[in-house]
Amino acid sequence: MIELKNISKEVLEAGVKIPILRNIDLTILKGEFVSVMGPSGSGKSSLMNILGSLDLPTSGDYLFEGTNIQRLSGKQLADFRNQRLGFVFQSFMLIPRLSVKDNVEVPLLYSTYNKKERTRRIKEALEQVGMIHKAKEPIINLSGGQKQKIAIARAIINDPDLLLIDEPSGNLDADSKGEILDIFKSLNAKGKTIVLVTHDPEVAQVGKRILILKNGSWAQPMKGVEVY
Ligand SMILES: Nc1ncnc2c1ncn2[C@@H]1O[C@H](COP(=O)(O)OP(=O)(O)OP(=O)(O)O)[C@@H](O)[C@H]1O
Repeated sequence: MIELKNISKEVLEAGVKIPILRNIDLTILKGEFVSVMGPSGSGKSSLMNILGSLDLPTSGDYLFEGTNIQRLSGKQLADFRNQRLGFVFQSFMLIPRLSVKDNVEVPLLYSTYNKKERTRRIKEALEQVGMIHKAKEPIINLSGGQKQKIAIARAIINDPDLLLIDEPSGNLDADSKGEILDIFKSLNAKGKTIVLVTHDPEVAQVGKRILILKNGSWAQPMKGVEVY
């Protein structure tokens, strides 16, 4: 179980405190698929940065299966992100000149797996996104949709407890968007816990619960049971 308890985030601008997230509570159970929507500036990225342990809240608690994330040291946080979280970004964040398999292997560089286990994991991750046939291709030769599939393979290679997805289809055509959403559905059907943020209602609909952020607070959800 993942819990945000009374999370607030403020930033200082010219000496003035600006609230970005206001008293956010959120409980995510294992296997859930939660979509977060909201207008530009509502705080979606700030919320994702906190869930991704890339930023700390100003106040409140972030509990990840009982561990208070704010209490982890820098090294523990790096391990936490590497082992427990998977990230998918709008801009893919791949290394263009490396091959598909070398990109997917990046999160394993910190692991102690031997070559055989690495190869097995790369193969399994690429199979899950239907891209095993492109394993040796350089990233620069791929379309946007194919790049996003590789980014998903990289995000799941360590079998993370939580997949964090930020505006996954912003740069994709309609066909690729459908394929990417099908991959998320299938990962969730196999038990992966997912939090996805998006502007796009069609993308949000793949979630089983949709939450709306407005000006840093929760607004009424569009569908699903209202359990924050
Ligand atoms: N470090 C910062 N300093 C000042 N203002 C910030 C900072 N980070 C975020 N903000 C402001 O906080 C608000 C929320 O930003 P955030 O990026 O979380 O929104 P968002 O919902 O993700 O927007 P978008 O959909 O456009 O990406 C915005 O008004 C933004 O300008």
